[in-house]
This record gives sequence, C-alpha cells and structure tokens, in this order.
Amino acid sequence: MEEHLQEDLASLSDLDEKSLLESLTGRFSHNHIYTYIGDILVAVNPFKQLPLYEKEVSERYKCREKSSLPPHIFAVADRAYQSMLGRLGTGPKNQCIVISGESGAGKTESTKLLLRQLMELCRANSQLEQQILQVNPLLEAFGNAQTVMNDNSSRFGKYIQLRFQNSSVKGAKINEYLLEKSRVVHQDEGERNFHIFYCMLAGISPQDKEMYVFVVHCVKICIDLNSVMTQEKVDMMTILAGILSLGNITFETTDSDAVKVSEKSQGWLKATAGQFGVQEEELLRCLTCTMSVTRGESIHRLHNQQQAEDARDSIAKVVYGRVFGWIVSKINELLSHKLDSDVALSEIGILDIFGFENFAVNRFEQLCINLANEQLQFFFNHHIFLMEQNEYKEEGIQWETITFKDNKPILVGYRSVPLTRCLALFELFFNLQATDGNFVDKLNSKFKANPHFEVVKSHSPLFTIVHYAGKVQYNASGFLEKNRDNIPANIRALFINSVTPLLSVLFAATISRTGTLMPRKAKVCSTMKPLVYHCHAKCPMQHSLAVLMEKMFAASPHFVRCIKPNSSKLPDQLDSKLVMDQLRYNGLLETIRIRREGFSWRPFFKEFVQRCISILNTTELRGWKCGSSRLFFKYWHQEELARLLERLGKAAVVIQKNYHAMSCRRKYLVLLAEVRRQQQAQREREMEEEMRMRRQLLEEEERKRQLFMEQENKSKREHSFVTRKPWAFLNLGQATPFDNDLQVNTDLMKLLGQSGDEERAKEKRKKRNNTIRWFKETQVRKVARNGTFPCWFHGMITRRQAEDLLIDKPLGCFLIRVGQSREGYTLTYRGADRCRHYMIEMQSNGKYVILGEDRAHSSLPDLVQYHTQVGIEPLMELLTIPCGQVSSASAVSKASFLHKKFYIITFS
Ligand SMILES: Nc1ncnc2c1ncn2[C@@H]1O[C@H](COP(=O)(O)OP(=O)(O)OP(=O)(O)O)[C@@H](O)[C@H]1O
Repeated sequence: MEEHLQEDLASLSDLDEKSLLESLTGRFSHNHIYTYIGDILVAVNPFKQLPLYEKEVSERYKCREKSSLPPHIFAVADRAYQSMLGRLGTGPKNQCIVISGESGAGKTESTKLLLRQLMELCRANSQLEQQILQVNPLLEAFGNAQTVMNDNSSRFGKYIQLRFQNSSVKGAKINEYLLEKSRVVHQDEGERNFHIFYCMLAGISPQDKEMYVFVVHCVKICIDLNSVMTQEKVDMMTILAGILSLGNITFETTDSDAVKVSEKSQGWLKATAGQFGVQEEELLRCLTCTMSVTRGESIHRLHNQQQAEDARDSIAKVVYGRVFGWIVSKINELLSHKLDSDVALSEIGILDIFGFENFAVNRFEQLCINLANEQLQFFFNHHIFLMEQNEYKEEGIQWETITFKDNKPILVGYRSVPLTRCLALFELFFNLQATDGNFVDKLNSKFKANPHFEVVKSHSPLFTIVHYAGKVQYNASGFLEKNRDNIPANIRALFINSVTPLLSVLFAATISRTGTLMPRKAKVCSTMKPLVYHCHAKCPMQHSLAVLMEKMFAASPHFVRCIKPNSSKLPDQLDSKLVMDQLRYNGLLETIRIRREGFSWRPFFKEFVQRCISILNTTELRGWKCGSSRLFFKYWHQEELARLLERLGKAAVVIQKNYHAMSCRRKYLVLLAEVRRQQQAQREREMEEEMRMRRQLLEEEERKRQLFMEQENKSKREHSFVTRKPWAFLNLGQATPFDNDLQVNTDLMKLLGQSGDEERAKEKRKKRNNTIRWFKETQVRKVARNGTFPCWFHGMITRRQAEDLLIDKPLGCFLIRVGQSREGYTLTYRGADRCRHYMIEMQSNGKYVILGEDRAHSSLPDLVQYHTQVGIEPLMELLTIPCGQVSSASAVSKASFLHKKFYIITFS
C-alpha cells in the first residue's frame, strides 16, 4: 500500500506533522475516513453518506482481528466488546469509549454507530436493544440544536453505560451533563433553539400557532416511551407550550417606575399561566418581585425591567432543564427495568461530550464545556502518556521520555490555583449576589499566577483561559444574572402547587449531587407561606465530572479522535490548517510516537499467566519487554496473542467435540448391541411359536388324514365292488381341482334346466370348459409346485363356497380360486368385517396382478407371499394364513380334492 494510504499511522516511516497531514489528506481523498494510530481511531467527518455502515460491513467486523480489515468505528466496538468479555488476552473488565473532537467533528454520529454495532454484537434481547437505539431521536429532539458549527449539535454531554451479563445487554443508563439551558431564551445569530420546539410547531395551522394551542398536535412527535403515560405526554407538551408563551411576555415601566407586563403581552401572561396550571396573579408576582425571608420576616423586593426579564428567562430555563432531566430519568427507567441488582454486570461506557468551543462571545456555558474538555484531554494524556511513561520508569524499562502538552495545571494547578476552581468561585459569587465585574476581579486576583489564565485589560468583564486547544476569551457580562437557574423559593412553591401534575412533580423533585433529577411525588404547599429551599447542588458540573472521571479511570479506555475537515460542513474538502490545528491540540503526533515506540498493553504477571502463558513460547513475538511486575507489549502483540488464544480455544473445542463424539459413540454401540440382542431373542421366540403352530397344524392334518383313510377303508369294505380310483377322473379327462365344482355345476345345470333357460346354461358351460382348458394348458405348471397345489389354491369354487370356507377363519386367512366365467383367478380373504374378493388378472407378459394394485408378480405364490408383507389397496389388509382346501367341504369332496391333487402330480 502507498505510504500516504497507510492504515496505521504508527507505522509511518517519516514522522512529522507534514507526513501525518499528508497521510490523513490522502486517505480522506479516497474516502478512507478512518485511520489507526496503534489502538486509537482517528475519524475524519466526511460530511456525506459513505457506503461504510451496511449490514454486511457490520457482519464483517464481528469478532475479527483489527489488522485483517481496514480501520473502522465498528472495529472499535468489537474490540471494546471482546475486551469486556476477556477475549483479548486480558481478563473481563469494564470498558469505556471516549469520543472527542470539536463541535461538528462527528462525535454523536460515531456514538450512534458504536451503539448500533454493539447491539449487533450482542443480539439477545431484541426489544431492549431496539429501545436503546430508539431513545436517541428523543434525546436529540430535546438536547440538540442547530449552531453555527453543526446543524445537529448536541447541547448536552452524555455518558451511555451499557450493562451486560455475559455477552448480552441487560440494561443501559444515560448520564447527561451540562444541558445548555440558556439556549431556551437566547440564540446567537445563525443558531436556533432546541429541535423540539420546531417539531412542535411543524404542521400546525397558523391560527393555532398564534394561540400556541398545539398540545394535541405535539403529542404526535416521536415520544413513545412505554413508561410515559399519555397524561404525562400531554402535560409535557403543555409545559413546553408554556415556555414558549412565557418567552413572549415583555415588560414596561410605569410612570411610577414600577414594572408591569406590557399591554400587548397580557394575553401571553394568561396563556402561560393556563399552560403552567398556575394562578395568573401569582405568576405575575413571581415575575415582578422577589420574596426573601430574613429572620422569619418575608421581604418583597420589586424588580426593575431587567430583573423581571431575567426572572422570566430563569423560569423558562429551569422548567426546560427539569423537563429534560425528567425525560432522561424516564429513559433510564425504561432501559433499566431488566436489571437484577444481585447479578454481576460488565459495562461498556460511551462518552459523547460536546466538543471544544470558541465563539465570538463565549459565556458561562462555553467555560463549562471547555473545562469538561480539559478533563477529557487530561484523561487521554494520563492514559497515553503519563501512566504509560511512569510505568516504564517504575518497572525499569529503558525509555526515552516523550514530551506532550500537559494540561494538568489547568485542572489541578501547579503552585497556583487550578482553573476548575473558577466554577466554584462562580457559585460562591452567585450566592453572594455579586456583580459580574466583582467576579472577574476576583478571578484575576486568584488565578493571575496560573500560566493558563490571562488578565484582560478592558472595561468589560473579560478574562482569557489558555486551553489545551487554544486561547478562549470569556465575557462575564450577565454571567451571574443570566445563570440564575436556582430559582427563588416563591417560584418553586408556585410550580409545586401547579394543577398540571407533571410540573408539580418536576418541582418537588430533588437534584442529586451530580445534577440528576430525582422525581418524587409533590406535596402541596401554600404559596403564601414563604419557603426556603436548600439547593444541594447549585453547580453540580464539577461533582458530576468527578464522578464520571472516577468511572472512566476504573475502566479500560478506547479512544476515538474525531476531526472536522472544514468549517463549512462540506464534503470532499479538507482545510489543512484547520485539520493541523486539531491534530496539534489533540497531541496526535506525540500519540503516534508513543504508540510506535511504546508498549500500550502492560499486563501484570498474574493476569498474563492466567490467560496467555500457555502460548507465549509458541509465538514468535519480538520486541516485548519484561518489567519487575508487568510485561510490556506493543499494541499489535495483544492482537497476535488474542489470535493464538482464539486458535487454542478453537482447538480445545475440537478436542472436546471429538472426545464427546467418541464417548457418545461408545455408549451408542453398547445400546445398539443390547437392542439387537433383544430383537434377536424376540425373533427366536416368534419363530418357536410359529414352528409350534405349524407342528400343530400338521398334526391336525395328519389326524384328519387318518380319519379320512379310516372312513375310506370303511367305505371300501362296505362297497367292495366299487373301487373309485383317482384314474376315474382321468377317464373323464378333466380330473383337475375344478372337479370340486362338478356337483355345484350339476346343481346349477338342474336349476338352469328347471328355469328352462337352456341357452344361457349352455353358454355358461362353454365358458367354464374354456376356463378349465385354459387352466390345464397354461396354468397347471405355474401354480403347482413339485406336482402339488399350494394349500390356498381351491380350484373353481364359487364365491359363496369361498365365503363359507372362510367364515370362521382368522383375519387375513385367504384362498385363491379360478374364475368361473373368465380366464383368471380371484383372491378371497377374511377381511375385518366381511370376506373380500379381488380379481387377479394375467398380464400379456404372463405376470399376475391384483386389479387396482401397481405391482405384478411372476407367479401366484409370489403374489401371495408379497401380500403377506404389504397390505392390499385400498384397505391395506394383509394376507395371514392360507385356508386349507378341506376345511369346510364335505368328507367326500375333501377326499376327491386329495385325489385330484394326487392325480395332478401324476398328470404333470
Ligand atoms: N460518519 C459520518 N458519515 C456521514 N456524515 C457524518 C459522519 N459523521 C458526522 N457526519 C455529519 O456531520 C454532522 C455533525 O456530526 P455530529 O453531530 O456527530 O458532530 P458532533 O461532533 O457530535 O458535534 P457537537 O459537538 O456539536 O454535537 C452530522 O450531522 C452529519 O451530517
């Protein structure tokens, strides 16, 4: 790959600002917006849609080695997820992903992409995952606004904690920081209010807009939290409408120097009171005077016009801030309902906090935002430079110190007061009701020794802080008054008693030390009675940042550094100076150096031995070092070891799989042998039973034969002159099995004669004779085996005779007879409810087939044999035992049949 398209800047051969910028520019021009610096991801905002986030891309980045695919934000998500589960050579540990960059650099988009990929990685409870992704538009509607830097700028910071049990997400929590409430009452040129207000007004008729009666319309917007009831949604929209109405109230001074609501905005006062659910007079009183309590006595101080306007704005900001806090607490309720407090959970936190800001006029919000960014930069420096280099020193690793731009003095002070104290100072002054000028004087005297503070000589209350990202001049005019969002007690009492239940709950709520709104049921109190409330956290930013830092320091960090390519928000344009400034103040050159020469993975011996020792000797890793209590690896070593561990894990799975297969197969073979043994025993039992039955049958036959012989001898003795030899049949020339039909035939003839239908009788006789001839000439050899007819073969008997023979026989007992009027056979058997008769046809190829069956057979015994196994269509009944020829015939006919049989043997 060409050097300027190098995917990992830590492997650049020439390392200076120029080559770094060239590399990023080259990659950007090829739409490669992501680049690694070792394990850190640099993301340049493309300001256009790129085909980088489709489903198949997301799939490709699941559980893959970082180096096997181009740099991507999805790889960061995968790495954090695998590290949290302990799959990257270290044990399971909480992770945090810190996304930084200036406003519009792409932090929020990166956060959304990370969330999406993390949800993809842990597909388990799809409803919760969907909810985590769905709350984002709601948060953006209330917390984002158009600024000159970014059309969808987050005007609050958020730390999203995703909580996992094993590999699936079980809940989430959003921590919000520093909502820019002043935006509700004031927007600089080219900027707008929070998106929610425009959403509310979209699609509303001009008339309704005029009156701000848009509550019903507004409920339609994307607020669909399960935990927010319809009444609460309506209340919330009514309160937002109240904020807008409040903003339209203007004041004027009367002749007696008193302040009053201007004539033209009387209607707005009424509308506001209605929407806030409070008495109009009481709202007016709160706007035009302040009530305080001194030694149990309430003192009313009338406002001048400016103070009345400040009171109006304070109310709007506080109410909006509380609505936002309430939304976040509702979201957290929704996302945490599956959390079980007894179960140990792992966590991945994603920090998306507003970027560094430097506007024409920078106010208190910018001071807070920039100090928060200082904290983040300190966190980055601490992890990448301080901690790492300290460990080299402590562990005796040879190392040439890399210097970096340390912003520690801003935050903790070095022989000077740390600048974060100015927030505390601000708080102090705020409570003392001091002026902006006093405040700046105090700052000047307190911080003049701090190298990051500059005194500004001006009539305006200005001061400058030299941040890690550059100098920012702050204007303190209105700092104190404009940030009066800890409202006086009378206003709080007014809202607690509001008939709009949600407003009442919002003002009864307490604010935690970290600034989180903690709603609780409102207790109605008298507005007349002056109340003194203790506000626990008037400026909770410092505390909440400290809590955040504590969480982040306890986790393994992953860094995403977002870069804004141009200020015009245009695609395919990269302003080298702007990018260079960001690279510089982000300390990226030093970062590359430390990633190239340093050891980003430094596990303790114990941690390493537990997981990786088994493979260390099998690798060919070069360049790792051993300290006194830790091992020192390059960032790619960790991946290499993780890959080997994965291979080892897979091999272990294969071994386990084969072992289980082998032991299961053994068990199976034992079981199979037992089943076969039991089947064999069963078969033997059945065969024995069959043999026994056959023997019984033969004995029976023998007994009957004896009986018959005895009767025959007796008859011979009685009619010694008549010796009926079987040959007599021969003389008749038709001594065949059909002779058992002779008697019937004669009877039939008689009957026919009696009826006088001589012709039909003749015809029948003719057909019968033809059939007999057919049988003798073509069938005898086929049906008889070794000169004997099978016992089921009954010659030409009638249907009635066949049924008589089978009437008391068991199910499936069968016989075959020759058709009387056609050349063919009939199969008769004992069915479930009656005897059944099936015609057997002779095919031209000499095969036999039961009409209606598909299968033809080469002989009748084959046909019989087959249907003892396969049922006959359509009833699928089986043939079971043959019906012997003499079972129901008279002794004489039995005898003749035996003779016939005998004769046929001779004949054939
Ligand atoms: N990966 C990306 N692909 C396409 N467009 C992007 C990408 N990242 C950012 N953008 C574009 O840049 C705009 C600004 O990005 P984003 O809102 O994430 O910036 P930010 O750093 O969060 O800014 P702020 O600090 O003001 O909230 C987005 O609205 C989007 O249009």
